[in-house]
Amino acid sequence: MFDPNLTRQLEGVETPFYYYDLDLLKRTLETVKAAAEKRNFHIHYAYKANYNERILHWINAYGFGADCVSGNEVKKAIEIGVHPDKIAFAGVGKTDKEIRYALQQEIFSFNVESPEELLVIGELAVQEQRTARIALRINPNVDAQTHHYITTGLDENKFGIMPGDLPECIAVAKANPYLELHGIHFHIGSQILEMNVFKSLCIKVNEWNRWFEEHGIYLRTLNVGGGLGVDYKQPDEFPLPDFDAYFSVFEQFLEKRPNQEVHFEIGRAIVAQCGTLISKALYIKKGIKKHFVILDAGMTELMRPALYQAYHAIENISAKTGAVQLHYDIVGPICESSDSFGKEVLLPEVHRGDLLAIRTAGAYGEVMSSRYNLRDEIRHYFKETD
Ligand SMILES: Cc1ncc(COP(=O)(O)O)c(C=O)c1O
Ligand SMILES: N[C@@H](CCCC[NH3+])C(=O)O
Repeated sequence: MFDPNLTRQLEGVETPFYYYDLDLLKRTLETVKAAAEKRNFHIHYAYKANYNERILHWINAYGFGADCVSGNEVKKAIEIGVHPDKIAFAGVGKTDKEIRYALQQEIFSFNVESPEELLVIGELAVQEQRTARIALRINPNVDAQTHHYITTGLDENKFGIMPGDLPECIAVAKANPYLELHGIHFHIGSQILEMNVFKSLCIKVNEWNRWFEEHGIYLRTLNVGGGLGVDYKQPDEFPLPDFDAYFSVFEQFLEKRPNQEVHFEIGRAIVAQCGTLISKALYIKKGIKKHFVILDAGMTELMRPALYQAYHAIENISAKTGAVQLHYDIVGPICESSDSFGKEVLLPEVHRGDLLAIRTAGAYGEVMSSRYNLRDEIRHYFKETD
């Protein structure tokens, strides 16, 4: 539940806006850092989840590296002050321009997603006279048991190298002195809550680790990607994901060799709970079958419900205590029927002007917003006590 004092502070702020609780972000960062450090795990924060500069500033201040999926994300990480040897660059469609830029920055790793991409990186590395450090992203065919739109490690997904192509990749890497094959990379999907899924991933990583050894290649790094989920249903009860439980699966089941490093690319679990979309009720429309609350935020500000039927908890933070509870469909102003944040949501009676909080919106919220319908740029409000 939102603190009533906070609601009073927010009442004067122009809506809609993303509210970021930087105190919670810092608590989360402390927790991840402690859980990772005691196992000597390396964390790269996945920039795609949220690249708001104040958030990135803190993530960098806590010493995390960056996992990037575009040249601009690599550039952003450099600008924020992330050391290049903590920057990984993934993505199935890296352009020549992006590759050249990342080579010039001498980043930690290109996570390569196809044999052809490896050839191109090799050619560009020769031209730039820079070594490209390479991790091969393997598609392990592990079911992440999450929404099918955000699963990435199955045979039918476009991500990663098909196992049958690995011998060709090894040959390409061996033939080019500007390619340094240092590791393997996996990422099976996002919003994963079932820890057994990560155990299955470990088993696959072990198999591939052995396979490379059998082919005479010693890997320095194992990158197991990200994907840890958060509690969208109970953001107040569980504001922090259980990082200890997550890392302990890898500690227990990953058969890493003595000098191998284990890397993670965590996005959602770090930033989801610290963000809330605050919006104002413009109109209450009493339909024939249902009541609608029409907000001044829409799918343009938070696309997840329209795109994946994703659930976000919604609160009427202006409600008076003891107000009657009613069911509403919560919709936005955009000219699309999918512009909805929730159906049959039970809320204390909503009046024009009330503020509604759409919770757990810190990851894949602001970054996926658009200007469709020529909407305003999204605004922000930060809570930071120290
Ligand atoms: C390659 C890669 N690494 C890391 C992530 C971050 O995932 P998450 O936000 O689920 O931790 C993603 C997104 O799913 C990804 O595609
Ligand atoms: N955008 C997705 C997650 C995709 C993660 C990136 N591969 C979401 O909002 O849940």
